[in-house]
Amino acid sequence: MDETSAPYRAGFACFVGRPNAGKSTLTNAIIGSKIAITSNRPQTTRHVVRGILHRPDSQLILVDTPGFHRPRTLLGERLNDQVRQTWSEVDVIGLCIPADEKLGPGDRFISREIAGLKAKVVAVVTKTDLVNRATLVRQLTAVNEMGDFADIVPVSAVAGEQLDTLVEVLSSHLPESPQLYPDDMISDEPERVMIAELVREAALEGVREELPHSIAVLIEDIQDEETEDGPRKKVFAEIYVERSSQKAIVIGKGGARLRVVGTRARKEIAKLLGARVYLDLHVRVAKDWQRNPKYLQRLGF
Ligand SMILES: Nc1nc2c(ncn2[C@@H]2O[C@H](COP(=O)(O)OP(=O)(O)OP(=O)(O)O)[C@@H](O)[C@H]2O)c(=O)[nH]1
Repeated sequence: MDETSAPYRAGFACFVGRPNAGKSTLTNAIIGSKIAITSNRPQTTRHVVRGILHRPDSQLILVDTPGFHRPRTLLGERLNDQVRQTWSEVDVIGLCIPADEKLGPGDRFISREIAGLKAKVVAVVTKTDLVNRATLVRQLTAVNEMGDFADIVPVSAVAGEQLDTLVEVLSSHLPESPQLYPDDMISDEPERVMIAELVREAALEGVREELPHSIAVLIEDIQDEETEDGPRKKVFAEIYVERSSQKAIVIGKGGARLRVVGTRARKEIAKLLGARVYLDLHVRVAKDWQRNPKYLQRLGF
């Protein structure tokens, strides 16, 4: 094939799928940098995060969406609206289906929801490292029978298998277009959102069982300051919980846990910003923030 004549393609892609399908892990594995925050609890991805993948003949802009699910709270409804909005804007959708779980009503529901959009749909069978060949073949067959997909690609984000193939397939379904972002950009996610996610991840560490979805983080301010040891960033962050009992859990005895959270988050933020960081961390109770429009707006939903 004459490579010079291949048209340049650029556009947007996102992964969808029921909670825990492996969307965030896959995004990270493909982008090769820790952009979206993952955890083994469902519904941890709250913000739409973009990673940009540059190749000689294409630019694939990945948009990470929260899991689509039956809404139970106002937060749930807003998340679904965000997801639908994203779906209507992208060129390619990767429908993630775990290899190690039987197809269920959740997969069929999402599959139907995305069928009528302008986007091409590629079925991505994830976590292939967890199953043997026979199981994988059965799952691929079942997926093929479930819908009319532009392609079906089995991958393992953890084992790093088939990731290049997936990128190639996704890119092949992008429209012909000039490059949309500069070469050196891997994310246009606002810095504050990424920092907030790092703090939230640190705050959740070890207490996910107790506080599954009750923590939100807001970055109030980031200031540059000069110190005796040189310049540093001063980050003002607020951790929101829903009840004072949760506040006590986050803070820990005599503030011990919050200090650990702060240290852990500060290190990650310093890595992200490439700078020395001072983290000013406070915990606030915002009663039922998940159901309160005022808080949701403040927290960026
Ligand atoms: N063995 C294995 N585990 C994986 C793989 N991909 C993801 N996982 C695990 O599956 C769980 C869910 O992965 P996530 O990437 O957070 O899933 P998600 O679809 O983004 O989940 P939500 O944020 O809830 O929508 C985590 O515990 C991951 O470590 C994989 O390729 N192999």
